[in-house]
Amino acid sequence: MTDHHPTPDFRFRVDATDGQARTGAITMPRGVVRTPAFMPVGTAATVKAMYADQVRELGADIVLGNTYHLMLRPGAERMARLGGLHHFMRWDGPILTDSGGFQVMSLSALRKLDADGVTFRSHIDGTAHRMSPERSIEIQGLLGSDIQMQLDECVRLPAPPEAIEKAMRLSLRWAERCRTAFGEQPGKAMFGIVQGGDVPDLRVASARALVDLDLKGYAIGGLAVGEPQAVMLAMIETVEPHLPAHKPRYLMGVGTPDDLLRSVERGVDMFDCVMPTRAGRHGLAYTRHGRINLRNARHAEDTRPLDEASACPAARDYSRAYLHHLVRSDEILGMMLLTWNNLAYYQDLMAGMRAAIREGRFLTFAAETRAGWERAEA
Ligand SMILES: O=c1[nH]cnc2cc3nc(NCc4cccs4)[nH]c3cc12
Repeated sequence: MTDHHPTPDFRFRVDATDGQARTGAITMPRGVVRTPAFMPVGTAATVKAMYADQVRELGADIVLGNTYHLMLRPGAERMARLGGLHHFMRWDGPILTDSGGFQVMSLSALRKLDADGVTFRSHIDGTAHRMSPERSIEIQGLLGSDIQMQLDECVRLPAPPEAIEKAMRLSLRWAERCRTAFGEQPGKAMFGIVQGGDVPDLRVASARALVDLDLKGYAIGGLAVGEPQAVMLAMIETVEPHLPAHKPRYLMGVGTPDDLLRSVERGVDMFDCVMPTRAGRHGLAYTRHGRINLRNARHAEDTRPLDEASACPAARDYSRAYLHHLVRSDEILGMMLLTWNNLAYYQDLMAGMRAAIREGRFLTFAAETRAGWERAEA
């Protein structure tokens, strides 16, 4: 097995493969990330409705921080004065931060994108801000991020090929500028982001140009933006052969449990998605029996837990009737328990995939997992 002790540098090892699927670990000074890995989203320095200790105990090795939110509140320089994001939120493991660009374009007001960056007004207080590749890397450094993402331009699909190409080429120029701004930070990494929409030739051109920059890892961006799952999977298959096998692949914003199975099968190592946490706050439980909407009246007198076989107290110790009551009553505990259950289920799914790949039975594991979902009511 790999040496899983934290190391002074950033190192990725593949321990086993099963078809295109891989399992291994990223070792960094702040800890080890077992792959394939799911990163809970910790938008405003908190994984919503969770204590940091709970997130660790349910099996997460790394969490994601959103640069856009944190630069606006509490502010990047202020976060640095307060000792950085890890200390601030009491998470001592690795943190990956996004560049902020995606959320600037989807959340901020009056945003204007040009060749040098993006100008926007805060959705919180309307103040004006400027995000360039250099400033994004500077902010991520001030936050204390272990894995920093390049600033890129993500085009929503469907889109004209010319727009997709323009955004892909801008993202490549920004990757070079981020690479220069990042410099040499031992133990930390900067990942490039493959763009190119749903156009295979543009996807390949983007991947090859990024690989020439010899980065520590590669994200696949521009997906999970409304395209059918088949298109997303086709783009992963298009890009995968052009990414180095000995470096991590991170599929941004993905996804449902089925997305995770099908993407790991195609060679993806890292994921982040708001699905488990957001769904938990809306009364939806992800379980090995499938997705269960606890608002539904059918649960009102169901004394069974969500999953008596789970190690997670939220899944094992509370009746569906109680969870239904909490959700219908809009009680905070309902959000807490369902978020806890959902993140635990996602981590159990990742752990199951890692073991299945090690034992050469990934496709059987995937089929059995999907079969289990059929038994749930909607
Ligand atoms: O190309 C990207 N670049 C940088 N960040 C991203 C984040 C992303 N998140 C999703 N999907 C999940 C979503 C969350 C909110 C709206 S879509 N797709 C994504 C694509 C990108």
